[in-house]
Amino acid sequence: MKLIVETAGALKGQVRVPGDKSISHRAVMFTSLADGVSRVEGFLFGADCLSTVACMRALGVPVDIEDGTVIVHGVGMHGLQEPDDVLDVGNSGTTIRLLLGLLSGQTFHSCLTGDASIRRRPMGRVARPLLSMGARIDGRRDGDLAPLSVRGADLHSIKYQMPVASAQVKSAILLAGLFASGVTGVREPSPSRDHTERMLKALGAPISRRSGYTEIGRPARLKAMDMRVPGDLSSAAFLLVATLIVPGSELILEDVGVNPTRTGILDVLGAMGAQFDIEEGEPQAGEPTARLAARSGSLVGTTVGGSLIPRLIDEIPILAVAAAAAEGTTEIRDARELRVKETDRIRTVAEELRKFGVQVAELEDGLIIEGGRALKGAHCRSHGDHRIAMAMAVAGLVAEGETVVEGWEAADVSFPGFVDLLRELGARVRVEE
Ligand SMILES: O=C(O)C1=C[C@@H](OP(=O)(O)O)[C@@H](O)[C@H](O)C1
Ligand SMILES: C=C(OP(=O)(O)O)C(=O)O
Repeated sequence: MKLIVETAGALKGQVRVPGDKSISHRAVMFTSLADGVSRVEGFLFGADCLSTVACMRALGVPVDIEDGTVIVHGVGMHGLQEPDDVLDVGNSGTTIRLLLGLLSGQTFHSCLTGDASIRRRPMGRVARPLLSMGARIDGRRDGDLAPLSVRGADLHSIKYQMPVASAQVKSAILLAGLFASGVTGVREPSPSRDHTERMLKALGAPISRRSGYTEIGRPARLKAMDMRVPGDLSSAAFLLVATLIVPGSELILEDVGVNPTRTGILDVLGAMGAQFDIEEGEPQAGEPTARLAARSGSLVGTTVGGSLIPRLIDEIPILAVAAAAAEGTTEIRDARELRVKETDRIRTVAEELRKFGVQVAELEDGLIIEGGRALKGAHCRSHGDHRIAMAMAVAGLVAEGETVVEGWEAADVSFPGFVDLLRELGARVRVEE
């Protein structure tokens, strides 16, 4: 499928973006281990989170979907069952890495695989600490690549210093810690998203945190809980940047998750001169939320690096589009993690933005983008990466002439309904076979 984007007039409206992807995965996975029924509202029905639902069902957890509510019939800490086929995570790194942690401490055997992108992404970063807890994991390239096989094992606790700030690695170890003897500890080099810690605590797991160090013990049980997943700030970022760069635009986004480990994009857009207001809302599922109001205005280039990077890692493709529309140079550094996402996002962002006539230098750990030149319509490719697809669609809104994004179906991984929302705001976009 391809998306056709025409140059946009002012975008205006008030919308809610779909539920947070990270929180949706965790809601289904963690409540599966609880005693009793949990109802999850605001769940993201994107391909990645549906892969998590399919995997939990294959592990013997009854999961019903009724009128947009996901109902998880928790099987308890020791109720998962051996799946009778390979678990397929599709395109979802979060699913495979968190499941690796969860499955390491079971009594049965399981196999995990995913699409071509997943089978290229490094799993050793999760497997290595799990192996040191006694897990029995193997896979291609000495256990670094899926398909991966996990044999049940008796785990023991470790104290682990993470070499990279990764919420997926941290979460996998904490989940294994739920099944390990002793107290498992994880130290991060800089704060990554903490949805796992918040949710496990809410479910009653013995977890404690102080300045970058998290400890977890083995709970007797987790309690079921109803929750509402807030809107995904990573999805909101596409609409926010569209509003900021399309002249005359005004947007209100209701009910967006603003966990401080995720709000780096708001800090950076603010530093670039973005006009927006943040009005605090009711916390949901132990997560802060807000109403964001944004309007278009001129942006200036900036420098991004260090501990900000984990707080906006998934927003860098759309930040690069904001940088292309800003006056002056934007430099993004310390973001080598982008090389191991759904695509090598340093390379794919550079390759696709250049098609709009933007000057982009690719660094080993980031990008230098020269902003301020008029963009020309381009024929882009998603490379099968949802965030590249949507970032280029937004670039197309300010480009002169038509833009085409090939491989548009990738957008469904995290943001089903993106095209409908853009249309509701007044953009002229259409999908063609
Ligand atoms: O834990 C999570 O839900 C995620 C963590 C991040 O990955 P890393 O842990 O690899 O940084 C992020 O890029 C991904 O989209 C979701
Ligand atoms: C990197 C991402 O997700 P995952 O690692 O779960 O595939 C993302 O959503 O940008």
